[in-house]
Amino acid sequence: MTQFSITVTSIRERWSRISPQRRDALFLALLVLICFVAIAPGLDGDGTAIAHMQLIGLIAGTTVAAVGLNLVSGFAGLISLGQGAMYAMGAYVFGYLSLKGGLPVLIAIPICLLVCALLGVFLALGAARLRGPQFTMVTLVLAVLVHKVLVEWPVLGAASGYPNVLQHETGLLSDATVLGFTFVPPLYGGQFASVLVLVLLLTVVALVLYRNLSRSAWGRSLRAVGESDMLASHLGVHVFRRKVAAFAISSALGGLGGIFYALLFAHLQPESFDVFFSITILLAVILGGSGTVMGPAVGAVIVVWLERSEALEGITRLQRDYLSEQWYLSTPGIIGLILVIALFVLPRGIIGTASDFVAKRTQRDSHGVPPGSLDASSIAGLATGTSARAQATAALDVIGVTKRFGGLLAVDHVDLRLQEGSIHGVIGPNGAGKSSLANLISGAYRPDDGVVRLGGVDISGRRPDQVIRQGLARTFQTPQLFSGATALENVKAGFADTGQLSWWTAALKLRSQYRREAELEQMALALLRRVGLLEEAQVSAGSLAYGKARALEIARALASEPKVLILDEPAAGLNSTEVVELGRLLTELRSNGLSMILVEHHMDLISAVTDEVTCMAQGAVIARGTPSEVLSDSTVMDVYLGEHRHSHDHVATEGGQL
Ligand SMILES: Nc1ncnc2c1ncn2[C@@H]1O[C@H](COP(=O)(O)OP(=O)(O)OP(=O)(O)O)[C@@H](O)[C@H]1O
Repeated sequence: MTQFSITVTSIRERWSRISPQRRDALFLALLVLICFVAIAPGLDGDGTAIAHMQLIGLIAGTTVAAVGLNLVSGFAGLISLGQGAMYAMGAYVFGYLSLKGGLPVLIAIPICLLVCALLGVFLALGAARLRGPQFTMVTLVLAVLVHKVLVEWPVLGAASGYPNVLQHETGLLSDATVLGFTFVPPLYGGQFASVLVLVLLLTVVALVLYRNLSRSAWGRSLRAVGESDMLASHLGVHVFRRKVAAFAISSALGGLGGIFYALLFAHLQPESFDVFFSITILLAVILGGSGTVMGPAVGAVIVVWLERSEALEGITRLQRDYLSEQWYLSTPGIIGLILVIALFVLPRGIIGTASDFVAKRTQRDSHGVPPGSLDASSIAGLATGTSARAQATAALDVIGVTKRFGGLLAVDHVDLRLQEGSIHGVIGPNGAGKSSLANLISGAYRPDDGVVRLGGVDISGRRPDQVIRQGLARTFQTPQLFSGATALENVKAGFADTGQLSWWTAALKLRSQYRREAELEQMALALLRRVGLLEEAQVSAGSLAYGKARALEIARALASEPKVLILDEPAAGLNSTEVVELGRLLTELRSNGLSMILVEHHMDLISAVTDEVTCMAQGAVIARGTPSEVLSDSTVMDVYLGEHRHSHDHVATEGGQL
């Protein structure tokens, strides 16, 4: 077993040493090879071969539809049952435009993709603000509606039987000649393979663009949306726009699958596009690995092959021969059973489980080295000379900010001035309004009253993605990380590219993108080193200890190069050594000019690192001044430490000693 794990590790290490350009070229070569292997048995052109090629085409169509669905359901976390409807749209629009209407294939295809993308935008405008079951229901209604229309709308041919789009045969040969090269000869004219060549060519292009997109900063932004809208917004992502774009691309890919179907089957009937087909596409995503880049493609190959091949008929025959003539599972039943078992055994899908396995092996082998030993010297030592660094200018000005939740005044006309290059502590008992104040500054809440100025610019009421672009980043009371991604990927998500990279730049992945990704990787590693997590760069964030998860969140916040950083209880859950490390990091960041608001219950940390402190109670400011002034203020003692005041000189607080 050890030998095996070392092999896994060394393969992975060798793979990571290959340059990204080479890796992408290898991926492309692998796709082309798979296509050749798939198409080879069909090259003789007889009847059996056509059935084989239709199977390959169907797999290709379901694959592109499934990876498209993965963008929305796997990455953005919106489970859609509407992908079959997009597939049907693609098939019918293409059928009517090209196969029936005679529009050249290479013109009809982009028009179809555009129509499907617009349908996706339309759906997103209505549904993208929904989450969970409500969203899924809307997409289910779409799938049912499209199927109903296909079945019952006479124009589509239901009155006269199914619309067979090849009834009016058109001369595809002349229409599809591009630069003297014929892409699509007549469907049943003996060169059926070249239809498949077009289909596979488009599949390869779609998969390469999709892979580029999902592995880019754009893809990271979509994963952030899947984690939580709030987190994505605080990483600079315009959440709604990003969802709409994801829908458009996903729907176009669904439509492309339908185009393949129309090209290869040349006969459309509504039954092929019922809601169960949508479920099949979703199953392909889940079985292959929802949220993994290539899992859905693997899932699509397996699901379609199982459904269409005769492999399962033997099992049905065996049941009938040896068990019962009446009670046996036919192909759909066996597929259902296999899928249910697979979902229980491999909840992260085939590729998700495999990559978790590889990651675990690699971590076990490459992190035998203990993390750099931490110097747990007294936290009090950090206080030396801190306040001298504070400058006179304000990095952040909060003036009379107020927030009500119904009858509750959570933040009551709060003023706070954060001097440049200083740390301003915000303390107060539970429910005092500290996190609400942080949310008002970062844009998570809109103030009912008051003004927030960042470097002199009024940012009150702006969305978090706008605020972060002005130079304000934050961490959360409970660390918000992408638990399935590595520490390195988490930090990369913090760079401004996450919110700003356009999808087409990401999909095309020109040379500049390779350079930029390499730069981001180096900068992310430098940030990990800074917070003491370099050794954990390839460890998944979900398996990090609490203290390290908090440090990782700080590294990610620093990636946006903020002028002001808000830390919401960064010491909560840390052991004393980790608190010392945190204090050291904060003072180091301050000496580099970063201004910070430190919302904290840990009084030792507050008195050691802050330059000024504001104490809140019941939404209002009750004291402000230097740490020693505020921590010895009698009002503060009363409201914050209450009953302990008279019984102790040194009162134990939640996080430390005062
Ligand atoms: N979104 C919300 N909707 C309704 N009430 C809220 C909301 N956010 C905060 N509150 C309420 O506002 C008050 C202040 O909460 P807040 O979380 O800001 O306090 P806090 O000082 O950060 O407390 P803690 O130290 O426990 O985190 C609480 O009474 C809380 O229940």
